[in-house]
Amino acid sequence: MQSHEYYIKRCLEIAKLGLGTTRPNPSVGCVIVANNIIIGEGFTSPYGGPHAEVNAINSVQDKSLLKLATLYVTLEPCSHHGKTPPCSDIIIKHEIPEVVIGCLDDNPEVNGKGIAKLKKAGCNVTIGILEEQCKTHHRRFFTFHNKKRPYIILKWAETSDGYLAPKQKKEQRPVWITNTISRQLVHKWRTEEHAILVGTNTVLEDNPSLTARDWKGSNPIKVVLDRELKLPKFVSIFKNPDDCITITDISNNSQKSDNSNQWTIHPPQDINDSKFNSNMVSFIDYSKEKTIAHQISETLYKYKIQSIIIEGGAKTLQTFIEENLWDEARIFKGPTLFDGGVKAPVISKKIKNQVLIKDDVLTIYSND
Ligand SMILES: NC(=O)C1=CN([C@@H]2O[C@H](COP(=O)(O)OP(=O)(O)OC[C@H]3O[C@@H](n4cnc5c(N)ncnc54)[C@H](OP(=O)(O)O)[C@@H]3O)[C@@H](O)[C@H]2O)C=CC1
Ligand SMILES: Nc1c(N[C@@H]2O[C@H](COP(=O)(O)O)[C@@H](O)[C@H]2O)[nH]c(=O)[nH]c1=O
Ligand SMILES: [Zn+2]
Repeated sequence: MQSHEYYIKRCLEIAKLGLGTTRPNPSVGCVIVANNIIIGEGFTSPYGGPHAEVNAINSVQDKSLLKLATLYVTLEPCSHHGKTPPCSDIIIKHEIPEVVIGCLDDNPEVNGKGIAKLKKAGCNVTIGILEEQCKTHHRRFFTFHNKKRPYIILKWAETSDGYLAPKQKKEQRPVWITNTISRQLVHKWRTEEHAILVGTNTVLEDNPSLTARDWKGSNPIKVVLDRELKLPKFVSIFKNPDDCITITDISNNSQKSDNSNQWTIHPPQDINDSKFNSNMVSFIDYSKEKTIAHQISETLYKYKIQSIIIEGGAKTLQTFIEENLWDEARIFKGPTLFDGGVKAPVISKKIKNQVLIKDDVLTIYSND
């Protein structure tokens, strides 16, 4: 007989399959076991579709087995009517006698209520199996709801001698430091996050696309800092204007923006998550030093952005590091030497993980 941990581990594995597709819902994983055999599995469908528990129950061929089964799930089953009926009701309806949960859902609409419902119906509930791993898996969802800001990932690539870019560049495109495998991994990461952010100089000097073109999945919403609204309309990030937010200085009033005929001003409160329909501009007060990262984060929260990967440049990354407003840093070190140029930021935290990707070293830091 396998342990509870074994099956929650499997839940976590399949929960990863939904990452980046389920927002604003968390990507939950669920496994149903009867007679020591997995008889059903499911993860959260794209927003609006069935939750993990329902997909797992639907995948069971012989439904009569549910009456003697254990349902394993990374997050407490929901108890409220959202786009779909409550999962706890469906579990009760199928008379599943035992439920094992990774971690509780802090969402005030759910918190403890799903469990209370199950227990009231006579279901045997176990909570907190691989709790930390489940919380880590659901970290974007928890950060958004508990800290009222997106989960923030810093990412950059530096040379062996610690530079992001060389002194001089001949073309308006990135000078690659990392190998193609590392770069493909970055595209996978881009599919997992809600948004991606870069600073003004990065757009001017690299003309990045910021898409996930080398991985299957959706592109993140692009966010760009443009204090003076000086970025030209023809740069790649504005090719598809439906998915771009520009953050500028409060002094750039709407008159200037209207004159440039480039922007449509939408205050964040008018926007809902799925309705990014043109280049949008948001304002922060750049004169308030040491609060810029916080102001950006507040703006993104208003747009309901759950997570963001910040891909440079040095000044932008440094802003978030100095304000200590980040959760995770993913730093590549490639074998190249630039012997001068744009210095990479420095992070002094404990290393969480380090892996070799051919000749690149990827180091992950966590800001706990
Ligand atoms: N190797 C890598 O992973 C990466 C390398 N790069 C390289 O880095 C270089 C660009 O880096 P960098 O020059 O640091 O530029 P950034 O891309 O960080 O852009 C900096 C600009 O953004 C605005 N800005 C950002 N933060 C603040 C702040 N706290 N206060 C005020 N303004 C802010 C300012 O615009 P304004 O001047 O209008 O006020 C500033 O000049 C490029 O050469 C690019 O190739 C870029 C990304 C990743
Ligand atoms: N040079 C460098 C990176 N540079 C980052 O990638 C951006 C380009 O994105 P895209 O145009 O979508 O390919 C660029 O502007 C900068 O933010 N990234 C890396 O993983 N490795 C590298 O060596
Ligand atoms: Zn549910």
